[in-house]
Order: sequence, then structure tokens, then C-alpha cells
Amino acid sequence: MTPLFSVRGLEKRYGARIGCTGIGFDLWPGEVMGIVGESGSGKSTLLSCLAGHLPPDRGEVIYDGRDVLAMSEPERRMLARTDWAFVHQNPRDGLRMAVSAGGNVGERLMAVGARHYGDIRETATDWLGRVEIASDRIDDRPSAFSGGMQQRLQIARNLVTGPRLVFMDEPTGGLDVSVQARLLDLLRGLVRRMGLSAIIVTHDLAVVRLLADRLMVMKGGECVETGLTDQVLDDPQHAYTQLLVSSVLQV
Ligand SMILES: Nc1ncnc2c1ncn2[C@@H]1O[C@H](COP(=O)(O)OP(=O)(O)OP(=O)(O)O)[C@@H](O)[C@H]1O
Repeated sequence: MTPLFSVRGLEKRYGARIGCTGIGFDLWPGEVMGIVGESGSGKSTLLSCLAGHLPPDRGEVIYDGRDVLAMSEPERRMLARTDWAFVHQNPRDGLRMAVSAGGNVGERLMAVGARHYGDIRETATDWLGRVEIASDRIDDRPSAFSGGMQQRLQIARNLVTGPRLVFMDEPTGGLDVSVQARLLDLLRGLVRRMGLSAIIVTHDLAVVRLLADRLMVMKGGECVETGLTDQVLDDPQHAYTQLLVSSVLQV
């Protein structure tokens, strides 16, 4: 088996300030990797570089044997529409607020070639069900939805085309705790059932405990510790990870 996604020596600077540096890992098919660290540790910068939203200054990003950084913009956009998906922290960044819930899901299918209206509507209805949105809300706009519903709709919009790799930026951030728990459960079920590979950025260790097979701990733009999630959280080796874990336990 070869890795689905490989990263080597990735670096991004903002002038003299380091965004992230020296990042390298392999992600295997069906594997979920969590990236954790305090605010300013470089998580979002790294995720943006990985997902092709931000050009890194140095390094290599290989997806399924293809050099992502050497791709043309149309090639990268095609990849982002087909094999990849990106779930934003704020659903408004990942949804079209002026389009109905069904339209939000359906237009992704159309972007990959679906044309038959009946089939598109049927698949959209099915996906709304999978993310626990009642089918009679299909013609409502996302602005009429709660934050949790909007996030579930964003997930349906992203997963309907059957991506292989999903990037998630604080997918449960900004939601209240009971809504977070339900969303996490739902995400875990979808990721496992679809055999998705995912990279999840969060500062919430409960999120990675539930979703991630493997963890990368970041501090000051660098990876300070990596390993299996339970191993890292139960027996942290780096002083910073120990602090991160113990500060959570004190809450
Ligand atoms: N557009 C930018 N211009 C200049 N510096 C930036 C920019 N974006 C991020 N940085 C800097 O890069 C470093 C990493 O920031 P980044 O946003 O990636 O961290 P983060 O771990 O995602 O934080 P948060 O959890 O608060 O989003 C920080 O020092 C930050 O100030």
C-alpha cells in the first residue's frame, strides 16, 4: 500500500514570521489525522498549505502519486471538486447562503457532471437524511437553519461527491457542547462508513480523541510530537503536549 497523501519539508513564512516549518508526514487511505496546538501554533497555515489554499515557500505535497504544488490551477480546482473536500469552521464559508439546502448539495453533484434533475434531488434528499436534516427542509435556505444544521449541511455538500480526502478546520468550533457531541458522532460514522482519509485541525482534544487515528502536535509552527492518538494523549512525551493534555484535564 502507498500513502494517499505525503508531505515533506513543508514551510510557510509570513515575512520573518514562521507560519509552519519542517512539516512532514504520510497519510494512509482511510486514516484520520488530527492536528492540535494552541492558538498561533500554525495549524490553519498548515491546513491551508495542504489544501492548496496557500502556496508554501518550501516543501513537497504528493497526493495519490501526483505533485500537488506542480499542478496548474485548473488541475488543482478539479482535484478540490472531486477527490478532496474542505469543511470550514464557519459553515457560511462553505455554503452558498442564497441557495436552498437541496441546491447546496445538488450543485456539487452538477459540478462533477450530474445532469438529471430527478436523480440530483433524490441524492440530495438522501444526503440531507444522512446528516439528520428533515427532507421537508430541502427547499429552505441555510440562513433559516441553526448553526448545527448549517454545519451538517456543509458536511453533506462536501461528502456527496464521494471525496477520498477531507480537510476539516475546527469542524465543531463555535457550536454548543451538546450540538458538538452529536455532530462528532455523525462525522465519525460518516468517515468510518465511507472509509475517508481526513486531516482535522482543532484545538479541542476531545475532537481528536473521538475522530483521529493519529495526532500531530504543533507549537511555534513546528511539529513537536506525533503518534497514535491514544498514545500521545495518554502518555505525552513532549513537555508542551504534557501541558496541553494536563490543561484540558484541569478544566
Ligand atoms: N496572514 C498572515 N499574515 C501574517 N502572519 C500570519 C498570517 N496568518 C497567520 N500568521 C502567523 O502565523 C502563525 C501561525 O498562525 P495560524 O493561524 O496558522 O495558527 P493557528 O494554530 O491556526 O491559530 P488559531 O487556532 O488561532 O487559528 C502565527 O504567528 C500567526 O500570527
